[in-house]
Amino acid sequence: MTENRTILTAKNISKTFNGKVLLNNFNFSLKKNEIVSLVGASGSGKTTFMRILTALERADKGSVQIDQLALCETKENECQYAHKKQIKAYLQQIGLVFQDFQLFPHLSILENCLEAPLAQKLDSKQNLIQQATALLTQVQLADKIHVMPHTLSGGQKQRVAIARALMLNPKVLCFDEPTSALDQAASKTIGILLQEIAKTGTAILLVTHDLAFAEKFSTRTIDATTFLKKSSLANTKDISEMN
Ligand SMILES: Nc1ncnc2c1ncn2[C@@H]1O[C@H](COP(=O)(O)OP(=O)(O)OP(=O)(O)O)[C@@H](O)[C@H]1O
Repeated sequence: MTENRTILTAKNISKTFNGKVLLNNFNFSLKKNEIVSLVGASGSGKTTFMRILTALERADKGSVQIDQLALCETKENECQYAHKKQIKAYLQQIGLVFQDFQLFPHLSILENCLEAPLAQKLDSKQNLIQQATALLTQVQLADKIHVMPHTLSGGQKQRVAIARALMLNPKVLCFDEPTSALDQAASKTIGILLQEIAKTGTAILLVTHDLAFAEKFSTRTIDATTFLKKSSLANTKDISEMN
């Protein structure tokens, strides 16, 4: 079952670096079950936009919210960020999987998955171990739970990073170049996994140079040229129609 409910909304986002306008009143929304790919020229601001959504970068103007929880809003023509506590609550709704995975090298795969939810006291250790084991099984790493990250292939590390992000039950999951370190077979495995995750309700946003991957696995593709003009929600496919 897919829903048409919007989870994330970014309105009139503008961002300039050193006099170069990257985003100009850019409008974007992400619905439940969607997989949206941001594609386009190098340096056009794709990663910057994703970093704005994940609060790693500040917008100059605009508003961003997940459901009713605002990260920033335009008030009196200024972009005002929410207070620390609200930003923390916002960030619990959105996960980011980095291009280089950023696994903790000194922790086992299971410990990598447990670190953040234990620190945030999301549940008892026993329940979190159960959840991590289920997720690592879903990403086909049940036999690797106790190994260290350096013993894994790029595709396996990517799947650990995905399981780790899912431990926080995010409504939105962002990926920066999810296939850049992977061969074709591993990319396909990740694409299928992203579709499975999207079907469970998590909305997915990815930045990619891999146009074939974007075409095959996304429900919608946005070219970064639209960052400089107000965008529409054209070219949307329903995930339930995809194989
Ligand atoms: N913190 C920063 N300070 C100054 N300039 C920055 C900063 N972050 C990004 N930029 C510049 O903004 C532009 C857009 O960068 P960004 O990484 O968002 O592009 P991109 O579309 O993701 O590129 P690529 O496809 O090569 O990853 C680049 O010219 C980059 O140098």
